[in-house]
Amino acid sequence: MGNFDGFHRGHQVVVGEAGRLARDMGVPLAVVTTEPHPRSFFRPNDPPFRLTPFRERAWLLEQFGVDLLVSLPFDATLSHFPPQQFVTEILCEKLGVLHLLAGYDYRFGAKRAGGSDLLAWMGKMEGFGLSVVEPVTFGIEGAAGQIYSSSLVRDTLREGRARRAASLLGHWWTLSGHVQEGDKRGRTIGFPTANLALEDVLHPKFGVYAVRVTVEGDDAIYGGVANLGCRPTFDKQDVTLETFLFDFEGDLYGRHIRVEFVGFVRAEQKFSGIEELKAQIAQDCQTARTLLSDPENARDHLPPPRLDRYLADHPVALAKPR
Ligand SMILES: Cc1cc2nc3c(=O)[nH]c(=O)nc-3n(C[C@H](O)[C@H](O)[C@H](O)COP(=O)(O)O)c2cc1C
Ligand SMILES: Nc1ncnc2c1ncn2[C@@H]1O[C@H](COP(=O)(O)OP(=O)(O)O)[C@@H](O)[C@H]1O
Repeated sequence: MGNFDGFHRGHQVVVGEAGRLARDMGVPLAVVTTEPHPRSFFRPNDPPFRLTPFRERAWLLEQFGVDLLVSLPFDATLSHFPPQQFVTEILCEKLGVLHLLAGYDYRFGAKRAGGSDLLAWMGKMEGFGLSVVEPVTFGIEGAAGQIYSSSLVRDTLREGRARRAASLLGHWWTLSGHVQEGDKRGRTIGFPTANLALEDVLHPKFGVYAVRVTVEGDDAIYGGVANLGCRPTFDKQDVTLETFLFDFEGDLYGRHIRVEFVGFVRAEQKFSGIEELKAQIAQDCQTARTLLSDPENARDHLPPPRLDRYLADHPVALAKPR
């Protein structure tokens, strides 16, 4: 159970352990989550914070061996569910749960009143088992560990640090969606761009990124360069992701694409004219190609962050006792 936003290494440990248990017990592995995220329900006017669009999250969970994704509509009714009723009616009666896994900080039910103590107690009454997964940290023996969390990934992306976000997640941070029509200007400047709207998704630092792109129904992974922002040169306001795919020709309108953020190239700028923008995009392509040619960046699975680098940026973490 949980929201698994971003599906970082902590979540992966929970799902991995749940998978082993499910196999031992010979039962399916299900993930119970809610849509929208409760925070969007309670604070609809907050800026978007979601790390993973629904379809991307479903895809990631499938990669990690999840058999069933149970997505409960989070509405006024569910928000008022007392935790005991949630367990009895939804987990036991509707889903027939045999064993539950929850992260150490998992809270649920009205006013977030339920936690692992309640789950353990209800498990004894209703006859299901419970495993609580301790925080997963990266660190070195004898020093303070840093806990993997979605908030840490968000902060990292707001700083534009795509590679660092990927090392926290274990995979590249990815935006996906169906390609939309834009102003048809890209092709006239020699860089057609497949456009995705950023609906209800965290806005990372605006700027240009080196990306890897996959297109539904096509096995290739294309390198590319993408501008994420509101295109101040053209006095636009809406935030979009516009991706130029290297070594690709074809029609992408309406196709579902996944764009993986590999590295930050530069911040978004307002240019004085098209020629200046064109010259800069040509340079961006060079930078992105160089970044993408690094074998470290050709991986699908990323190694965990190096704590020494983390501590260099966050010296206060050094002082914390274990
Ligand atoms: C690599 C790249 C970098 C870009 N950088 C900027 C930028 O810094 N500022 C800006 O206003 N537009 C920038 N653009 C342009 C827009 O993102 C967009 O591609 C252009 O307005 C064409 O829009 P269209 O797809 O709607 O035709 C960049 C485009 C690319 C491909
Ligand atoms: N290498 C490529 N990278 C991105 N899009 C391409 C490429 N080659 C062809 N296209 C097509 O061109 C479209 C983008 O062209 P563009 O002139 O920017 O139009 P729009 O403003 O509608 O996005 C894409 O949606 C896709 O269908």
